[in-house]
Formats: sequence, C-alpha cells, structure tokens
Amino acid sequence: MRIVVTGREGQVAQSLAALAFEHDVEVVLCGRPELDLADARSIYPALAALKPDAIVSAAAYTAVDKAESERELAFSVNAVGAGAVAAAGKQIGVPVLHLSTDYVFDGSKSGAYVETDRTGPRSVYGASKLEGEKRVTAEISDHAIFRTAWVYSAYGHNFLKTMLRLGETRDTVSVVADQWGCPTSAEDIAAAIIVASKRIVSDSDPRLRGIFHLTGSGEASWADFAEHIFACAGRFGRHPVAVNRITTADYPTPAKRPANSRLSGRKLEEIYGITLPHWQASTEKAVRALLASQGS
Ligand SMILES: NC(=O)C1=CN([C@@H]2O[C@H](COP(=O)(O)OP(=O)(O)OC[C@H]3O[C@@H](n4cnc5c(N)ncnc54)[C@H](O)[C@@H]3O)[C@@H](O)[C@H]2O)C=CC1
Repeated sequence: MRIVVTGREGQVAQSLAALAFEHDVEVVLCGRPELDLADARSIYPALAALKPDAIVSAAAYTAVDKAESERELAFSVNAVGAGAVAAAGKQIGVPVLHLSTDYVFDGSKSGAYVETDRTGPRSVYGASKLEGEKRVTAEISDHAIFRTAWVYSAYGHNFLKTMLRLGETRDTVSVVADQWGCPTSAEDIAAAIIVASKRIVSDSDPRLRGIFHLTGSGEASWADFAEHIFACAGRFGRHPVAVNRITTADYPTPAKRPANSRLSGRKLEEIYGITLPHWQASTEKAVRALLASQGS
C-alpha cells in the first residue's frame, strides 16, 4: 500500500517515512516545488503522478504567531490548499487523512474536548485550520480528520527541542503553567495514521470517516511538559534545569492560545481501537533518542 504524504520536512511526514518499513507500507513524501499548497493548481497533478492508495494531508502553515500577520497566506495554505488536497483525493478516488489542531477550540471548556464540541478558534492559525476541516469535509466524504496537539519529535522545530537547547546553557527556564493540553509524539501520530490508513482503505464503514481526536494519553501544562523533559534529560546525563512556572500574562505572544486544549481520545479508541501511549513515556523515548543522536 502506498501512502502519499504532503510536506517533505514536517515532523509527522518525517515520522511516517521513518516507520514505513516497520509497518510494511510505502510512504512517499511530496512537497514544494511540485506540490505547493499555496498554489492550488499544483496539487492534483503532483498527487496523481504518485499513484497513492491513500493521501495523508500533513503539510500546513504552522507558524502560529506569524500567522497573525500573514492571514492570507495561512488561509491559502491551511484552508484553500487543504481543500484542494481533498478534492484531488476525490478525483483520484482515494481516501484523505487530514491533520488538524486543538487550536480550533477556544479553551473555555473545563474538561477534555470531544469531537462534537463547539469550535471557536482564538488565532488566525486556528481559524485557518478550522476552515481547512470544513473544506475537506465538503470536498470528499471518504476522509478522516485527526485533530492533534503539542507535537514533538526529533525533526524540525518543536517545544521539546527548544527546551533541550535552552537547557544546555541555562539552569532555569520560565514556562507557562496555565495552559493545559496533551503533548503528542509525532512518531505515535504516524503509527496511528498508518493503522488508520490501512483500515480506511479496506473498510467502507462510515463510522471510520469524520473527525477524530488523536493526542498523547494524559494531560499536562507546558511547565509540566518542560519539567518532565528536563527530568528525562537528567537521567541521560544532562545537568539539572529548574522550571520557573509563569502565567500566560507573563509571556505575551501575538497569537492567543486556548487555556485548555485537552482532547478526549475516546472516539478514536472506540471506533479504531487506537490509544496513543502516555505522553510521559513517549517524551522519555524522544529525549533519549535525541540525546543519543547528539552524543550527549
Ligand atoms: N506542530 C504541532 O504542534 C501541531 C501540528 N498540527 C498539525 O499537524 C500537521 C503536521 O504538523 P507538523 O508535522 O508538526 O508540521 P511542521 O511544521 O513540522 O511541517 C509542516 C510541513 O508543511 C510544509 N509546508 C508549509 N507550507 C507549505 C506549502 N505552501 N506547500 C507545501 N508544503 C508546505 C512545510 O515545508 C513542512 O514540511 C499540520 O497539519 C499541523 O497543522 C496540529 C496540532 C499541533
């Protein structure tokens, strides 16, 4: 089975490529210049040429703060581009598995969000991804949208790598402690997406289609996540780093984030039988791999 993935360098795309052999699938990454989400006309020819059995729509404009001043580009990639990927999937006749975000919610709920909860993005990025979900849904019924959150991996830029970098030169790092979510390993996302792709390609059950929440088990604040990263790094020989727990008000950013973006994984578990590992276990694995690769 050949899974064609949008985005060449992305965390999820790279993790899919890394797991392909183990899961006995072929993963082909497709990105700029052949496939440019900001140029809708490039999308169908690039995807059709690769003859996919399923398309994973993982590429996105992910610069959350920058999107506040690049609204047009964010919508062109995350909404129009995502819709064009879905339309291409329909034309080719294959399912589309699309990645979305916890930032479609406003964060005012006290418990974990379920798929049917009211959306209300607080940022341009969140709004552009929500519009992307709507376009995917409108373009192709044979789709699954996976909302994930707080993604980290050995690839690209992410919070875990930032913490490890800061920890090299500092004894204390200030981290926001009043935003709650689910740290999620890109490798765990990739494994789940491969399993889901196999199911959706071979099973026309409508319950496998629609929106699903896909995040690491458990929950944390950014400060909790940082503390665990430094604790893991300490076990692999790094010097201790303390976390100074601050509030969102102490760390203003251009884009507003939801205070609570915990996502319930119950629907995914019930319908696909998939539960991601606890975020602490996957974080430890990622820290160990990263430090080993750096020879720390
Ligand atoms: N990183 C995170 O914390 C979260 C990510 N997500 C979503 O998960 C998906 C995967 O995220 P990551 O792998 O972390 O993203 P990433 O930021 O690591 O990679 C994004 C990829 O999209 C590509 N891309 C950007 N603009 C493009 C364009 N115009 N044409 C073609 N490719 C383009 C980039 O080159 C890159 O390869 C995205 O849809 C993202 O919105 C959802 C929640 C949290």
